[in-house]
Amino acid sequence: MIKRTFAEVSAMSCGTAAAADYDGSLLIQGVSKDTRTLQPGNLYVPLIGESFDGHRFLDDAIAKGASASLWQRDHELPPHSIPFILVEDTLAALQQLAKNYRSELDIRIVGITGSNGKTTTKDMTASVLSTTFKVHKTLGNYNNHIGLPLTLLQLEEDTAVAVLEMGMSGRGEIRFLSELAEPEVVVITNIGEAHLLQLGSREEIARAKTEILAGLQQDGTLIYFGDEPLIDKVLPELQAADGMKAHRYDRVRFGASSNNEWFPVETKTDTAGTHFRLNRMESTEFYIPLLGFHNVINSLAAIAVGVHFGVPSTAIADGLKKSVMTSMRIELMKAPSGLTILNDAYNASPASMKAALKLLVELTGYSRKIAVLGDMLELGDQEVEFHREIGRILNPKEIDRVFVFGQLSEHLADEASRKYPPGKVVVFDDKNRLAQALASFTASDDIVLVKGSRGMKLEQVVALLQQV
Ligand SMILES: CC(=O)N[C@H]1[C@@H](OP(=O)(O)OP(=O)(O)OC[C@H]2O[C@@H](n3ccc(=O)[nH]c3=O)[C@H](O)[C@@H]2O)O[C@H](CO)[C@@H](O)[C@@H]1O[C@H](C)C(=O)N[C@@H](C)C(=O)N[C@H](CCC(=O)N[C@@H](CCC[C@@H](N)C(=O)O)C(=O)O)C(=O)O
Ligand SMILES: Nc1ncnc2c1ncn2[C@@H]1O[C@H](COP(=O)(O)OP(=O)(O)OP(=O)(O)O)[C@@H](O)[C@H]1O
Ligand SMILES: C[C@@H](N)C(=O)N[C@H](C)C(=O)O
Repeated sequence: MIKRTFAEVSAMSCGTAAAADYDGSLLIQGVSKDTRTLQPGNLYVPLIGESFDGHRFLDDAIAKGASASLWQRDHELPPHSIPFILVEDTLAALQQLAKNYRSELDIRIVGITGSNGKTTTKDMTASVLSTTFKVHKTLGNYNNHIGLPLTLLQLEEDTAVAVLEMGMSGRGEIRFLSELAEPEVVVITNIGEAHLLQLGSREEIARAKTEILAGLQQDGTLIYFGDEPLIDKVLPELQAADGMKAHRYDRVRFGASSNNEWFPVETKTDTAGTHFRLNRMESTEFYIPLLGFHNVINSLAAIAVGVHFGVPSTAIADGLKKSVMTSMRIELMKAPSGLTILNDAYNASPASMKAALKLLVELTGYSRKIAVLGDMLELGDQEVEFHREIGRILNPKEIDRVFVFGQLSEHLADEASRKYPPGKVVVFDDKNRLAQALASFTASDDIVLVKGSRGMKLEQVVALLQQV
């Protein structure tokens, strides 16, 4: 984490000390924007959010041992109970502090974006690189204009590589993150439908994702999902755009098609993961502790990053095998009853929903298969059709029961009911009742997929299943 003096942090955040007699040599260790997790010695950054103004929690920050605090000039300055750095905007100051700290480090940056698979690919990439370098990766899903700066400020001086997840829901956001982080390698995992509401079309989503090139270093490398034609279509537009740092960069494509530089030639699923071989490194068998062909595709990006960094194939394979994955992404769990739970509750969009259902259908060794599906949010004016489309691909010969939660999912259920016998597709408006119904009729040799958008919080169903 950042360790700098008060005077240095004041300069790096483009602020000014609120009093001349502060001890400029006071050491600040780390940054926090949340008094609920602030650690002694941290700089407190009071952000103004949707529910709270962080400035109101100054006393909590002091009580938790904050060494200093940013303070927005348009807020009345309280008594000098703690050294203050006055700034115009605390969020902008946080971002500037992160940018200046990043520029002082001798570090290599990997930026990862895409509609689906950012977190999964970030985790696998970090594991591959950790076989050879000291690596720091985005924790959880801290991938936006607040999370990425905080991640940069967590870096230790001797961190060799940072693997940063870059998320967006609107144009310009990825450009901002890329220009802040100035990556050497950038990855685009895929172009799906996530945040279609704000972007309007998949082509516009592709334009938003290719903004990751804006901060790419000269002679850097773009690693992208080559099976998606929209990426190749929009790339030339960005090269012509002003302000792009890299006028020269390498392109590496990965995907299922043999047109890519990296593609799988054989895959085999076991109960908890997937074995596969590639068109390159033929003597190496790879294994990921993840199910789903889409995760094999994600792992190709991690492999290509490993090759870029000179990691030997044996170390790449070892790193993949030891990947530490973030929860709720095709996470295999067991309920006390023995029921297998495929916990994919973190998020959902049509591409990820289809990938998860495809996996559920392909899995063997289970008596019955149940899908618990929640709404897919932020899909714009096609949202009902997207849900109906999922309903149409459900087949009673493949998935025995379908439980849905959420208003949009009622359309999914309505469509699925055209093929399912009565009572096999059930709509719930209460997660407790859904979990109870599930627990009451499932057995130890069944499997249930739980998936819905972040906003549906279906992990609550998973938690309830763990209690029965
Ligand atoms: C600002 C902040 O971080 N807020 C988080 C906080 O929200 P809460 O409602 O509690 O408070 P406020 O935001 O109103 O509070 C203002 C500040 O006050 C602090 N504070 C509050 C109470 C207290 O007692 N003491 C305090 O100090 C507070 O910490 C604030 O700093 O908590 C919520 C619950 O944990 C968080 O959800 C909320 O986080 C916001 C939403 C956030 O953006 N956090 C980032 C650090 C982050 O990266 N979050 C990611 C999710 C990012 C994401 O959604 N990514 C999208 C793509 C990008 C979309 C982009 N356009 C966008 O808008 O984000 C994706 O699809 O992946 C994460 O948490 O996983
Ligand atoms: N290449 C892919 N194609 C389709 N679905 C995918 C792909 N990769 C991951 N997924 C699915 O997308 C969901 C989210 O995975 P992950 O969190 O890794 O992606 P993300 O891009 O970080 O998502 P978010 O933007 O919601 O943070 C999971 O259900 C996962 O199984
Ligand atoms: C949290 C926000 N970035 C997001 O992922 N929204 C999706 C659509 C959701 O709420 O699930």
